[in-house]
Amino acid sequence: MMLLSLHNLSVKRGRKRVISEVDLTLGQGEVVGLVGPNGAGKTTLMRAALGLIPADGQSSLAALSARARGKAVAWMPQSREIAWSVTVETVIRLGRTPHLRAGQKQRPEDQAAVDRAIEQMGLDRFRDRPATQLSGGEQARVLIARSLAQEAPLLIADEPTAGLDPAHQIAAMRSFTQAAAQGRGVLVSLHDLGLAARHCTRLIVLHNGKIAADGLPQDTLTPSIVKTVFGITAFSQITDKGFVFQALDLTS
Ligand SMILES: Nc1ncnc2c1ncn2[C@@H]1O[C@H](COP(=O)(O)OP(=O)(O)OP(=O)(O)O)[C@@H](O)[C@H]1O
Repeated sequence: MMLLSLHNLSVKRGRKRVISEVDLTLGQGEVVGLVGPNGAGKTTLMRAALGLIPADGQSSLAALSARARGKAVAWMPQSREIAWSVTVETVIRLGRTPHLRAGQKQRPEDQAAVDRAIEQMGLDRFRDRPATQLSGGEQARVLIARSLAQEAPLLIADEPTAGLDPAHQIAAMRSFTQAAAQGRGVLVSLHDLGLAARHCTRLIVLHNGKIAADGLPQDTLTPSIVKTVFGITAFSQITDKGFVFQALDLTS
């Protein structure tokens, strides 16, 4: 089943075209990494796919009503700061909102989803702490947990691993892999190409608002693509632990 389908999607910001004629589909079981240099259009593409900004062309999500969209997709935006002085558990519970009618109390299944997300992101000891009293990386983990608790068929996350330590970066990527194994799908923007190479089933390389490559990590992070798109050289190798990618130098 297709969870996201974009057809001929283009976005203008001011007079500049920042997304040009993007076609893509994402299905169950996929963890798709969206990579590209600063300004490539990753955030714009995700927001347009969600229907949060106007776009030309079609997005299967933008066509849905707000309520249907809340059930179809969990969205984790780039901003990390939690401004409300409520407990960590309360923030994560907000992920269940699309499943409840106005004023309806949380059901046992909602609490179970919240507990699963808390466990996945290793947040049990923070459960009752005011979210404003956590470090930046801890707050980021709370927001990942909130989007996991939503248990939507599709998760779209904008740089969810930024600011996380290595163990929590891996834990976050594993939680996406686990969601995919349960038949869900994930679209995640990442700057860490090593993490993307290792944990994504597929990568989409965005360059100047266009898809420069779409495929397996080892087929997309090729020397010529990383040179033209990112302006770097890299070491990469398929190992018994999977595809390993390490950026090395700037191309001169
Ligand atoms: N409101 C706006 N008005 C004009 N230009 C914009 C606006 N928002 C974004 N842009 C431009 O659109 C381009 C794509 O921005 P976007 O935030 O989607 O990139 P990104 O790939 O997510 O970058 P980063 O890796 O830095 O987060 C950039 O060149 C940016 O300057």
